Amino acid sequence: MKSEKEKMLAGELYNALDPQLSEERLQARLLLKALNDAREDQTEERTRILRELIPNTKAGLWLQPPFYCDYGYNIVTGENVFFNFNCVVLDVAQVTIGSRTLFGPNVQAYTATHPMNYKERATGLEFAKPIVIGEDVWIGGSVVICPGVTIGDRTVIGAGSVVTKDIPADVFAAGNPCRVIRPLEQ
Ligand SMILES: CC(=O)SCCNC(=O)CCNC(=O)[C@H](O)C(C)(C)COP(=O)(O)OP(=O)(O)OC[C@H]1O[C@@H](n2cnc3c(N)ncnc32)[C@H](O)[C@@H]1OP(=O)(O)O
Repeated sequence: MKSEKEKMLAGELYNALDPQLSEERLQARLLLKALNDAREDQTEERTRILRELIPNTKAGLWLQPPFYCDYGYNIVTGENVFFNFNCVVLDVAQVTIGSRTLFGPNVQAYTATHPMNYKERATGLEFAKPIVIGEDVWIGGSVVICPGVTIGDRTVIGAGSVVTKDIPADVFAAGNPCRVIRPLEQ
């Protein structure tokens, strides 16, 4: 029989109150508290906590605290990814981020979702869909990225957008819902 964690990672309905998952979220929250409380000049301490919290990352991941996520290990980044202040990544499913991608302040990436039917929702079971963000992407401030979305390489997402569907590579897209505004010459 599958564990609740296996179901969660497979995108199936799962129970988030499962003891193993609850413990993993607790450990992540303790690391986040330490990260967010570290002083600006405690660079080595921040780097150490960040490596423990987000182990699946290449060199140069940096973020301006505060930062929030559910598990940390479901965030997979290339090199030199940057998050500005106050970003939230609900990494219930995997969130893949390509090298040199930049996040403005208050960006929120949600893999977590609930059944639309209220009776199913009332069971407490939920599920998640992965998010994929390409290389050299710039996500403007206060963008919300919805579950299951893919954003292509080198694309720019305008500030305040709500990205509900996939956005291709090499475009400027913006708005709620986020739509392609124009191609970008590279
Ligand atoms: C990593 C960091 O920390 S970043 C720091 C935070 N900074 C930001 O978040 C800034 C984000 N910047 C933006 O959102 C800017 O709008 C940009 C840079 C993406 C685009 O700027 P421009 O190239 O000047 O946009 P451009 O003039 O081509 O706009 C084209 C159309 O898109 C619209 N548009 C531009 N940005 C947005 C937006 N965020 N939301 C909705 N529509 C937008 C414009 O109003 C324009 O519409 P129109 O043709 O009807 O007049």
